[in-house]
Amino acid sequence: MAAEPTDLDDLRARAQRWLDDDPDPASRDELRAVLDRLPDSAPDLADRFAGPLTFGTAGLRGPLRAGPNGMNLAVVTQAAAGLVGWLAAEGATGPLVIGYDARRGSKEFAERTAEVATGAGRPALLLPRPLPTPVLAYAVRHLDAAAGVMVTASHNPPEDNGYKVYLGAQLGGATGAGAQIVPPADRGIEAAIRAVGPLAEVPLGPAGQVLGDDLTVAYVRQAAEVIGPDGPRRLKVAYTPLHGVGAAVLTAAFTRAGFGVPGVVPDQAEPDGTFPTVSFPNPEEPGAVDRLVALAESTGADLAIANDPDADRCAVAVRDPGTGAWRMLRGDEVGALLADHLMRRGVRGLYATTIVSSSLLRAMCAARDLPYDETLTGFKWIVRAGDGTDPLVFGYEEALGYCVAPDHVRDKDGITAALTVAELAAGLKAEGRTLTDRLDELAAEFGVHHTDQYAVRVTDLGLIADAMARIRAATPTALLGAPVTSAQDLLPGADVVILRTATARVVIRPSGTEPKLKAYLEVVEPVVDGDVAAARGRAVTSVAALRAEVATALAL
Ligand SMILES: O=P([O-])(O)O[C@H]1O[C@H](COP(=O)(O)O)[C@@H](O)[C@H](O)[C@H]1O
Ligand SMILES: [Mg+2]
Repeated sequence: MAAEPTDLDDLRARAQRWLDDDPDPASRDELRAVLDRLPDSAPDLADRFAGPLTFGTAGLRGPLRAGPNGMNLAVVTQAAAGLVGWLAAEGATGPLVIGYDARRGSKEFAERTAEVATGAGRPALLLPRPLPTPVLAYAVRHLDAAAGVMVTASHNPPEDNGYKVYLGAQLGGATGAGAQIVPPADRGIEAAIRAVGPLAEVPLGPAGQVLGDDLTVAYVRQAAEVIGPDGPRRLKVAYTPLHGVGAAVLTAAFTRAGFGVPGVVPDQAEPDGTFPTVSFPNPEEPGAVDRLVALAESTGADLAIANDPDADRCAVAVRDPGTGAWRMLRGDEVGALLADHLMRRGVRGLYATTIVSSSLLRAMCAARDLPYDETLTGFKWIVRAGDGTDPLVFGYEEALGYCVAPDHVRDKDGITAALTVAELAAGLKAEGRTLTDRLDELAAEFGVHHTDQYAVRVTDLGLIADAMARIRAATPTALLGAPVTSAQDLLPGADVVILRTATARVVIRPSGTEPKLKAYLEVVEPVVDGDVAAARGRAVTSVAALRAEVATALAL
């Protein structure tokens, strides 16, 4: 819709005020060019000023562009000033530790964050080069920092960037030390960001201290110790960091733990923020792991592993014993395998996942008499699972995120997850078995828990709100021909709708990191007469039908 003249005048005035305050000549030019194209550029301008970025599932995230609703030097300066002001007001002492990935703008945003911190009198420690998000999360705990910032947009398209914020032990408390922020801290920091005055008056200090390699060395040493010291290590692994920052640290951790050097997809090995060989650098997206699978195939690998570009997620592909083709395991499958592995190793304590993940972990914990909890989406919630009675020992989410060592890194960690999957696969291989055999065992014991995700990417966020409204106004009363036995709406706490039948479950929510609506599907199919393959077949058919029904209901 075209903006009315008065709206347009107002928008123009706001844009001009922002432009005058913007410290970066490049984004000033960018905004000036948009203003010069008014009124044609009104929709673009309105979107850039639709509101400030807010802390979503995993920090601030948005397109690299000028204006308050984008990632740029002005927004980062404001965010950093708000954060350090809030830390001081809350009485947190100690350094701010800052990491960055290899995207466009990341290093500059990290350095600016350091300058704002030192300008406010707080020491700033900068990671020495683009490194995985879990290394930053580790550093926050390990260096007893007041807080941490990771400049990354993870798996988002190349045009995006983002800002993840972590708190140290002083403000994060026992479960939140080194974890990403949750309410009320996030809202408090947002309020402090909004209260930042003219950017020209934000004092900038020196660039901060660049940390040495000892931090990464310590991370790698402790990562390698997450797995048992002397299990089998004979395993051939193909790996890709998807043009992100994972390769060096993952390779170091694998060799330190006694594995051979993984084969790395050559043209995806080095950090490159333009992600030239993939359309989306997200291992969840179709096609993203094609080159990895080709490498695994040509080298006769036992296992294929991908990290997302900031290496906090871990995707695993295996050869399907039936078809011989490589298949990506779902996050829920890897989550169940890792949990089962830890349980067999005798790790007792709280196991946790999210409401959008499979219900298999709940069933495993019930059968094995272990405490279990589930939280809202995002690792910021998972690491705070439970009521404090039992310490968290394992957390995972269906979006390929796993935390196998919550005292090492209080966030998901694609490096330690990869190591633990490799430990499991090598142990099974030594017995002449595979990860899929273990999945079959779990299915035989608990039934096939088949999950899938139906996700729709939009350009107009209003379409997502409309679809959520539609599902609330006309909630399906039956799915797969069975009555919906419970329909839960988690508003106002969370924008989530959960539908259940006797054997199926659908959770619908907007993504907090991308312009996507997501529906998480699960069907539980009992295994009859030990025939896992037949049960899998039925589950696959049911989930496909469920997907079609949900797509129709959402009408996106
Ligand atoms: O970007 P990453 O790898 O940190 O991953 C982030 O996004 C994922 C998807 O979230 P959403 O469904 O809201 O888009 C979350 O599951 C994850 O906890 C969060 O850290
Ligand atoms: Mg990530």
